[in-house]
Amino acid sequence: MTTVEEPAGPAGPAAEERPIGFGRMKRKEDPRFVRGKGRYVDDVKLPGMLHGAVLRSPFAHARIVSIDTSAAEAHPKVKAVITGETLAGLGLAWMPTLSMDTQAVLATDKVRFQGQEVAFVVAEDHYAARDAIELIDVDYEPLDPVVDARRALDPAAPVIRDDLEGRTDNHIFDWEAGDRAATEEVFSRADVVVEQTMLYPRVHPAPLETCGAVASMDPVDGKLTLWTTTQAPHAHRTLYAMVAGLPEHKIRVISPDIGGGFGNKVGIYPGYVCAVVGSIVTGKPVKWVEDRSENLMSTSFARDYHMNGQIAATRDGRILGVRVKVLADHGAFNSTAQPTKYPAGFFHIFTGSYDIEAAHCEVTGVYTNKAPGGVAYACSFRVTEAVYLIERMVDCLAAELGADPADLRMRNLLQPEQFPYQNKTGWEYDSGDYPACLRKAMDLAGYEELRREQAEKRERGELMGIGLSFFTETVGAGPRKHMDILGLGMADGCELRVHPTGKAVVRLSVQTQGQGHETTFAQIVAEELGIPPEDIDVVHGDTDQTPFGLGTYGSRSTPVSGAAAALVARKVRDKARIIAGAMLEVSPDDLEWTKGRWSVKGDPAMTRTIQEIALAAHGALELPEGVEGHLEATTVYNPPNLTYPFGAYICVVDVDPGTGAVKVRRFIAVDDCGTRINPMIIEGQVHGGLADGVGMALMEFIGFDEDGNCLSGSFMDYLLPTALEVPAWELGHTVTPSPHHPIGAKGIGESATVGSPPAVVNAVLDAIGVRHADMPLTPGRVWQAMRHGQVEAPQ
Ligand code: PCD
Ligand SMILES: [Cu+]
Repeated sequence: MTTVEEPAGPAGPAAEERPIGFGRMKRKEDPRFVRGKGRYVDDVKLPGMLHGAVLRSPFAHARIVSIDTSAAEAHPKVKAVITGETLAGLGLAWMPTLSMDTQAVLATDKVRFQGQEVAFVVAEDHYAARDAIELIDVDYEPLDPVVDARRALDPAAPVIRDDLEGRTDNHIFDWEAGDRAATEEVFSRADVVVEQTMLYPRVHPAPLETCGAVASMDPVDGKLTLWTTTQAPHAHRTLYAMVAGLPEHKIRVISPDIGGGFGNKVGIYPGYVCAVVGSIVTGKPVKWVEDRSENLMSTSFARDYHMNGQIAATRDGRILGVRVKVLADHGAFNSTAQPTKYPAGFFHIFTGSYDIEAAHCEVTGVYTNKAPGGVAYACSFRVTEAVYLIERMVDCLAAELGADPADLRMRNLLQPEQFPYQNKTGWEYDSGDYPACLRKAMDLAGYEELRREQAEKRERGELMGIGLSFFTETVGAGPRKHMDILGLGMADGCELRVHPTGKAVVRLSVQTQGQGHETTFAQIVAEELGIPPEDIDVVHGDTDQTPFGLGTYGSRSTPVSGAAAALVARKVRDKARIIAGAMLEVSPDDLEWTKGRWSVKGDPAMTRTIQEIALAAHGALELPEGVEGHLEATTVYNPPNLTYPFGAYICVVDVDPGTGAVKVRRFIAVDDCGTRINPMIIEGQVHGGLADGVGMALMEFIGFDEDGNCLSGSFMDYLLPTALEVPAWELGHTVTPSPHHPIGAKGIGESATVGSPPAVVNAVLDAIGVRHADMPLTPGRVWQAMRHGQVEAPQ
């Protein structure tokens, strides 16, 4: 890795600092991880615990004629067999989805995708449970499946959701944003209009740890404890309370260490509900952990957006307008994750980073016989699709105009003085200096030199490509005046307590899955209070121990919960000021704060450290009227706006003309996430996201055959990139603090996954001189594209 422009201390740029506050610091959680001492859901072992396994549908679409569970029930180690019928008796056969649709927990009438949950067996051990599901005899009557979203609305297409009353087709929603008339007007006066159809294929978050749960219903006090792989423990608890009718205070959701989430662990899966029911039925704790194939085939996919884009411009390369039509494949149940008001998430951020006169989009969602989902996989609710669309369209326009893609972008980027910028579909971008960011990426890449090299190589028949992308994200959902998930406002609570000896504990409503919150949130409090991060314990992932909040996804932890942590620390600091005033026998107004201490203005010797103040707050000191003892505070943060991280990426590839194999030779990423809490963690986040992006652009794809069989149910078929497929990343950054965030930080967790796929695709297409080919650009597809021009992705 090359890091550009880190302050180069005597020990070199990557050296660890020992910051009391922001800075490069090793992760506090890593000692336990590198020693193999992490504690994941599958590590939870309780006395008398039973094991569950799910029987899944072999068909994509079939009517269930009958289910015979007698042989499974007769298995000596089986304790319970649960079917849709059992659940229907409890009113639990169906559950609400994050998009206010319903989803079968266990199928009763029909199966609607291959891998759908049909029955749940609880047995003494995992092997017996897996053996026993083989003993269940289900009689299916196969139906025609709808596999291709483009055919879902054919009048002749079978109706997938005949469980929904009055439903006669596979249509879910139509949604639009922007100004249709204004967009038509700019298109009518444009010199050039370029149109391109493209698919953002179905991909999967594929975290290393699959999903699972251990449910323990205490038959004595009626309390349910659920250890589960969730990115949003509090929201899950509220939903369990609403769906199962259990009292919320009698539910404890614990999310222990999480082995990657990436959006896969936002929703509630049937397996979790089955584990709960299994525990209620047997009176014993029940563990259910899915295997890799179950994770890939049945849990939330991402993307599957069929997009048609049009971009209008003047002959000299001024972009005037963009319009898009999207057909969104939502699978068998609409369980996409996004704020209630936005059925297409934040897709309408597709005007990207450019100063555009008008824009309009229409999105139609349809059901197909595929796994449900549409989750925000490293994507703040369809931002990834939006960035891909606009960054591909800009390259198509450059090709049409014969313009250099960097020049064309530079020419149309928003200018620093335009912020805060109201875009044409209703978003207010908070801050940015886009041209400086792009310039920096071009300098790091040596852009002009690369173009010269490319021209020389072309002469010799060698295929080298240079691809750019410039992205703006919208993260930190969200302002509760226009955002909620299933009616829950998107605010986050935070509690901070400083113990008498000056050590502190901060309790968060968000949940780390590997992002390093135990470190960065301690750093935020350290920055505000001057208590060293190692003296601050970060508690999260347990609803009994943390304040309510909506959890971690859409890179919202730093923008929302990070703000709460800073503000709660400021509350404690304010209280410490009053106590310091009493200690020093001066008015609090006469005190000034320097990190870690309150001192008398003009008399620095008269001072009290935060640790001394903490002790006094718990001691015999006479406190001023109205001041309670102890040193602690709570807060709830409602973000006034989202934050808008951005970045400029440049990818250099070499394509083998004989085989179509793509080698990513260089990748330059300049990110701006505002104030940087921990540069080392930020670099780690960017590295991971870039690898993710290369994977999606070149390898990853959930495919189906025409019968709806999932062809990507293992890591032999669903290809994740490894160190062999990725280059040594070259990173740089600019810093434009968010004006409305207490510490000026914006999210970073998803930036690289959002921004990198178009850079890679643009590079490959630049190398082979083809206007468009759909991801993933596997050697076969590239080879085909070289011979036949454009290539569309299969289903
Ligand atoms: N300025 C700044 C920002 C940030 N930071 C840092 O970094 C991290 C991140 O952050 P953010 O951006 O805020 O984010 P969050 O919320 O925390 O997280 C989330 C994300 O994160 C990412 N990353 C990661 N990593 C890991 N390791 N693992 C995981 O799983 C993951 N996932 C992914 C995803 S996908 Mo979604 O869910 O789909 O919506 S969303 C997401 C953290 O630690 C923090 O604090 C800093 O330092 N600074
Ligand atoms: Cu997305």
